[in-house]
Amino acid sequence: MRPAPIAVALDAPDLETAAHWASLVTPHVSTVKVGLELYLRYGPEVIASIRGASGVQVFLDLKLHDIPNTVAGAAKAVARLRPAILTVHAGGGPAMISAAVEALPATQIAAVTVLTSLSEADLGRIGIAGPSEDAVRRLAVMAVGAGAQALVCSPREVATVRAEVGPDITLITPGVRPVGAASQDQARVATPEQALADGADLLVIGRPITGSADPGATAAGIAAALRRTLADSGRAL
Ligand SMILES: O=C(O)c1cc(=O)[nH]c(=O)n1[C@@H]1O[C@H](COP(=O)(O)O)[C@@H](O)[C@H]1O
Repeated sequence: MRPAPIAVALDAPDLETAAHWASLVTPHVSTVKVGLELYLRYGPEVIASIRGASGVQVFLDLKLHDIPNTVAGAAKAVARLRPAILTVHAGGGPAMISAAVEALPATQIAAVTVLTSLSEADLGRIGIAGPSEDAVRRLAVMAVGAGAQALVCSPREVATVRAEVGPDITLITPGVRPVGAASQDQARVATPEQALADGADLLVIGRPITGSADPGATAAGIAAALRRTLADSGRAL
């Protein structure tokens, strides 16, 4: 059985914990995500430690956001780590996104549209004209025009973004919460089944899996639910 399109966010305070989570979930999921917490504590070598012998796809979530020249240099600096996906903030603008795409041709550059932790009220406070769906759509179209092959948005907007950018762009959705799970600091959330049904290609899920009593079993359970969703819609993994 092919692993489910889930990227487990390994947001752990230490490498041992992250590697343990990775070993528990990799039989069930396609991808693990290394973010700022692990990368800044352990440096680039953390990628090899996490990838290990499993061959799991590694998503490097650094959310780069700087002038084009600096982002191009940063992207080249991580090329040797061979991440499958690298995030940049769409708000950095088209030249910055293009610079990342050109600097790292073997990696999918994913442009983060509007952070899933931001509510409609937060958007107003930072001066972004809402509603969030419109802001996400504007940023998505701009990022794809600049060469991004992947986009990060909340599952609430994924159907709109899919309709706008077509089938060839990889849509990645954090802000995923199984029924009954707490939202925590996420503002725009939906269930894994809904995110997939609405067109997401890869679901980023952290604490609902890693904070559970048995991360392997939780990942397997969500993977099974996604398989049922795909089967119901005539798709397969
Ligand atoms: O780029 C991301 O992965 C990301 C973008 C976004 O808008 N929201 C968001 O939550 N994320 C990441 O997705 C993960 C979500 O983790 P949980 O809230 O624990 O499921 C975290 O590692 C975040 O850094």
